[in-house]
Amino acid sequence: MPPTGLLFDDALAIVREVAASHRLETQTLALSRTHDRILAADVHAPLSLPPFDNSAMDGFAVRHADLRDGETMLRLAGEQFAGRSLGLEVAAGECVRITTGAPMPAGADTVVIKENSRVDGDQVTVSGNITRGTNVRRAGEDVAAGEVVLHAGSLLTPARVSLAASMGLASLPVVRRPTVAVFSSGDELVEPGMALAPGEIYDSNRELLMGLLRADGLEPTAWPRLPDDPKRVEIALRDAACAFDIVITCGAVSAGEKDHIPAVLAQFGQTHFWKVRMKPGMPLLFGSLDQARVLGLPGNPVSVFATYLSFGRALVDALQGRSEPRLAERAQLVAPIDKDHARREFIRARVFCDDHGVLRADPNPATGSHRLRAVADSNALIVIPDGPQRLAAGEVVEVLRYA
Ligand SMILES: Nc1nc2c(c(=O)[nH]1)N[C@H]1C(S)=C(S)[C@@H](COP(=O)(O)OP(=O)(O)OC[C@H]3O[C@@H](n4cnc5c(N)ncnc54)[C@H](O)[C@@H]3O)O[C@H]1N2
Ligand code: MOO
Repeated sequence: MPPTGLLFDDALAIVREVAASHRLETQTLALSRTHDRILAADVHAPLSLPPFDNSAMDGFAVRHADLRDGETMLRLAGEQFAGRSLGLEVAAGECVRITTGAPMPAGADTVVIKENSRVDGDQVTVSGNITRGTNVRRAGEDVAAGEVVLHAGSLLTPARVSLAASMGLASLPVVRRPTVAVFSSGDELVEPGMALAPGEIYDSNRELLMGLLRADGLEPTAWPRLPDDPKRVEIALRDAACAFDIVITCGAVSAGEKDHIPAVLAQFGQTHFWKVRMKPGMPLLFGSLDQARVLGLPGNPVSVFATYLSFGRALVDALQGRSEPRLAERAQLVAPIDKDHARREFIRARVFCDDHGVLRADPNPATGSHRLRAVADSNALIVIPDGPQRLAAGEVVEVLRYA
């Protein structure tokens, strides 16, 4: 028997552990293709930033020791614009015209802005009372050469990719993104656009899962829907499992006579766990089949949501070796929530920022894991901890925002 009826945290730990032992390989990609990837190795700064002392403003590079109270007249000894250093030197009583980003000429230690100067031929009169070093950006004040600036396991945000570019790096080692096959399952499902026969419903989970996966930067492949036929379920899942890193199914994992997915996994692969003490999402199934990790999500649309946001994301992150945690958000409850059961519960809610800058979560009164409209009207799931809970309005709870 596979482990069953697990505590939410124990199940999550298994997903992370199994995924970590199947971490995807590293690939070195051109910088422009590394956005939103997970960095595979620490990056040491190949140079300091800024690489040289330079001016923060347009004006005149001067020697601070020359400046008098009020006005000072200096001789213009040359011009250094942003670009190659001309190797100029500022002697006593001299200045050099300089632009923002231009290297500081030797001898100069301060920049007087253009607005505080008058130029007459090669005579420059500067004014203002400034301290030594004003308007000079120092070499290495942002990054010192050799230090670790980007850490393995972190997400490559635009700012981090830009930081790599500023150090001259043309490529970075990143972890390959998992490929994902998505299945919906059940004879009752019909493609939107087709006519419904009595008893049939439209397949809504496929779009839900495809959208959630794409929002997480993946390029999922939707497979044809699984019929309630054990042989065809087996063939389709085994096919997908030898070609994809993750196989996500929804539906057919509970106790019904047509719930064939757990048996296929048990017979041809390995079941890491089946059934988690959570609501909704209790029949969640996790296993390995051929080269894939298989996540069998329950069919109710809200269960798909709760299980993907918690377990699906954890799987995707751990396969890529992401060690930087996602931002854990918390909000104040607008209304009380009572829970008598022991399972961790996920409640749809609208999270908003009130006039005092406080994040608040307004629970949606809809219960029932089939009610998709309440998901669409909401933008987050409130996470209610394990065990019976009496949460008063104003209490702070964890929220998983999805919109
Ligand atoms: N006797 C028991 N019955 C049920 C149990 C149980 O433990 N014992 N668990 C219940 C819970 S909780 C859930 S959740 C559901 C999950 O069952 P399955 O994962 O096997 O899912 P299905 O039965 O296939 O579907 C459930 C529900 O969702 C609808 N569905 C499925 N796929 C889609 C789709 N792609 N788009 C839209 N709607 C979908 C399906 O028609 C069902 O209404 O089982 C309970 N039963
Ligand atoms: O746990 Mo089932 O996932 O409520 O609806």
